[in-house]
Amino acid sequence: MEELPFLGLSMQKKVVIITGASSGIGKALAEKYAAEGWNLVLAARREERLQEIKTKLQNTEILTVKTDVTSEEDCKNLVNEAIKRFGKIDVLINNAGISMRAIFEQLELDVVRRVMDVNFWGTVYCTKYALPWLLKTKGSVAGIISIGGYIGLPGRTGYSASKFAVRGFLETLRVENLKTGLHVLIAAPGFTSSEIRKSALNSTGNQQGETPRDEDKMMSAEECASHIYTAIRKRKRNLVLTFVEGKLTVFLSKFLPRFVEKMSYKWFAKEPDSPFK
Ligand SMILES: NC(=O)c1ccc[n+]([C@@H]2O[C@H](COP(=O)([O-])OP(=O)(O)OC[C@H]3O[C@@H](n4cnc5c(N)ncnc54)[C@H](O)[C@@H]3O)[C@@H](O)[C@H]2O)c1
Repeated sequence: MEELPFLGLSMQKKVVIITGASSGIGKALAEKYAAEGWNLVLAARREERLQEIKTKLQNTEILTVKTDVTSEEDCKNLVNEAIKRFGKIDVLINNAGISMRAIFEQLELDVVRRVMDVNFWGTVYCTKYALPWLLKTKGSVAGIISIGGYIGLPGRTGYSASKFAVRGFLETLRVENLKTGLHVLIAAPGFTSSEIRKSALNSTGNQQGETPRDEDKMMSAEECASHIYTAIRKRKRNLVLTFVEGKLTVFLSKFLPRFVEKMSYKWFAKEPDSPFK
């Protein structure tokens, strides 16, 4: 840690923990925070991917911690390792997530459990262990939810439920911390090019292996990460990305819920593997 001893001021770089940093939005967030001069703690299950990212990013200190966010022990260890190395945490981004595609009637219940374990419990575990440290720095905790955390997306019961749950959890955490200085961001990207649709689980819990949408027409993970970075820096409460997919849908769902349901049904019926024809 560098110090200006005569002022007693710490020049220490800020520290961010990013879960699910091995691909997509998490990887792009790592690149963005590194470019802005932060120290990084990158968490994911695929350690070799984290090492590749670490090798490419210069001028910053990076700690990689192999972490399965469905394991409470792993999440506790992630925070402990971050503190051992950097002594503080300024931002925690709960980004790790998985999706699913299958109608509920055909869905094995274990798929819902697996999605909840990663998206909801992963967020709860990491937040629980990082919170005492975030309170010391009056830092930020962010959850990457989805438009599916505001409206029910057909074929995604488990996914939407997990993102609604994360939103409820973080909104409550925000109220509890009204006077502590903790900042809570709930970020809902629209369609963003990444691995999420390919690795989404099918009705029996196997990965789909392909995306039903044209990933090239989506927002890039880098653009999405840049919006999230700015929202955290400005200590925004909510970020809903893209106007039509996001802001308008969320707004209309409050006032014209039936219209949004029909729109969402029609929209998802266009996917090649959609059961809604
Ligand atoms: N891409 C989109 O269109 C989109 C839209 C809205 C929200 N999101 C959300 O953004 C977040 C990032 O997803 P992405 O689109 O970059 O997809 P992605 O699949 O590229 O990245 C997800 C990351 O989470 C990691 N992960 C999954 N299970 C994990 C576990 N048990 N422990 C640790 N890490 C785990 C994956 O390995 C991967 O690195 C997710 O929470 C997702 O729900 C994505």
